[in-house]
Amino acid sequence: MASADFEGRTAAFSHWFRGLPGAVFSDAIQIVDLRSRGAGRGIVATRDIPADTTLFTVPRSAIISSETCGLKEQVPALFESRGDEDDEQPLDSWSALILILMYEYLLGSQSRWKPYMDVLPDTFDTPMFWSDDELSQLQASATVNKIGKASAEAIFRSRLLPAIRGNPTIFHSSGEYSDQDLVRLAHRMGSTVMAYAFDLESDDDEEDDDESDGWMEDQEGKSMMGMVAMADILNADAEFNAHVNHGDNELTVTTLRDIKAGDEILNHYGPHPNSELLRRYGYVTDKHSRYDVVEIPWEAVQNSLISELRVPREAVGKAMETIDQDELEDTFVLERNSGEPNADGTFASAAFVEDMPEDLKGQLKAVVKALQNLDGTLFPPSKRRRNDVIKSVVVGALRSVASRYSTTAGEDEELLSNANLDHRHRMAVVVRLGEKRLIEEACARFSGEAARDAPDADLSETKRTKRAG
Ligand SMILES: C[S@@+](CC[C@H](N)C(=O)[O-])C[C@H]1O[C@@H](n2cnc3c(N)ncnc32)[C@H](O)[C@@H]1O
Repeated sequence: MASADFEGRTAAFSHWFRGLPGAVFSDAIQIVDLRSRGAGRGIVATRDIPADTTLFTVPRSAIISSETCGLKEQVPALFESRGDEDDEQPLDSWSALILILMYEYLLGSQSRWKPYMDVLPDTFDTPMFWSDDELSQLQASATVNKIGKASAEAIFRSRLLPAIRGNPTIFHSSGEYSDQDLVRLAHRMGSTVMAYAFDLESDDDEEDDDESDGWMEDQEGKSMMGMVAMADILNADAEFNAHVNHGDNELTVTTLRDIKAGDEILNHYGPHPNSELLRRYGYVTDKHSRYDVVEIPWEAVQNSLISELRVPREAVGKAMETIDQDELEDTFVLERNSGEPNADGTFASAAFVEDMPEDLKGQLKAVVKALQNLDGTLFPPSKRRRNDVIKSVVVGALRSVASRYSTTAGEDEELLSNANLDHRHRMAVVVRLGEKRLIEEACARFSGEAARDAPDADLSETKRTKRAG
């Protein structure tokens, strides 16, 4: 978007927002252009602001949702059940909001949210819009299998297109659009909902909902989602300094701690790994890497078990057959213990790998036990030694997961030091490097423990200490 256009749209939006009945916008903040660092618009402090200051207030009547948009009144059937058949069910909250945004978009200048619609994005950096070549830069990251473009498109075609084509006079100007154009518009609005919409809590929910400050968590259609002008101009990070409070009649954004003039006001989108931040929002940050995750497929664990214990593959197969099949998992998620952020939005402590995933440990122990029942000679009797084997098996599995990435952490670091690296390529490298670092950290942790736990290692450690003394 050209700069004049960008600034003109910001000014029109700002003017529109301040004129909304019940809206408040502090003169201690302003909307700024952060495109030079790939962050679109954001809000910064124009002077020092103390903690607990209200920065702005958004009246609920200004939120775009099924409660405020004219579409529900005109086509109530879309929002209510009309029978037992699948196509007679109301739209889930995600699809409903996409359709509402399409409706408002097609209204053009007749939409009462036009100045707001004009500052919503028309392009995205989420992997949904990446080429195969760009996607390949994510290497073995499990996020590659979570993009969901085809399933989203299936919903657009089966639920949204018929709703629009069945109501051509209500979906203003839709006759000028081909099906393909409408699906493209649905993708755009779907990505907007993904990166911008709020899950609208009522005051009552907020007490028990400690999940990510009301950012959209729910695509199952249980709660109402809405587009909250101005609150969604806030960028976010894992350490943040502002909070969106959901009141009866308005949403209020307040500071969580003292903010210096020039600092960006940052919301919190949730404790997402960079892979998820990229998938939902199309960006990554250094601070989110503490939440990075690695998926460990059982197949890698099983192969490691076979080579570590030198047991025939069939024996493992037989042992697994003796376990309740419903209890067996295919994948396990390795993550750090990252703790909750402090009440002022800062990190309470460093994140660290504490243990292997509990469900992985449980499954591995069950298989080892079943193997032992089949052949008692497989493991030494000491429990300590058995735990040691389990850790080595997991380290072996992690090394095999690491080998599925086609570059090393060192090579990725080298790439990141190149200032000319393409934006999407850089984000892919940050995602895959974060995963490799987590694997390295976990391997160091578990191999260290395995060595410490092994009776022989204990002994040699004691001997060394004695000699040194
Ligand atoms: C709710 S919007 C925030 C406003 C947005 N910057 C804009 O110009 O409309 C979320 C989007 O902002 C961008 N964003 C948010 N936080 C960011 C950050 N810390 N760094 C870079 N981009 C960020 C991402 O593109 C994300 O999808």
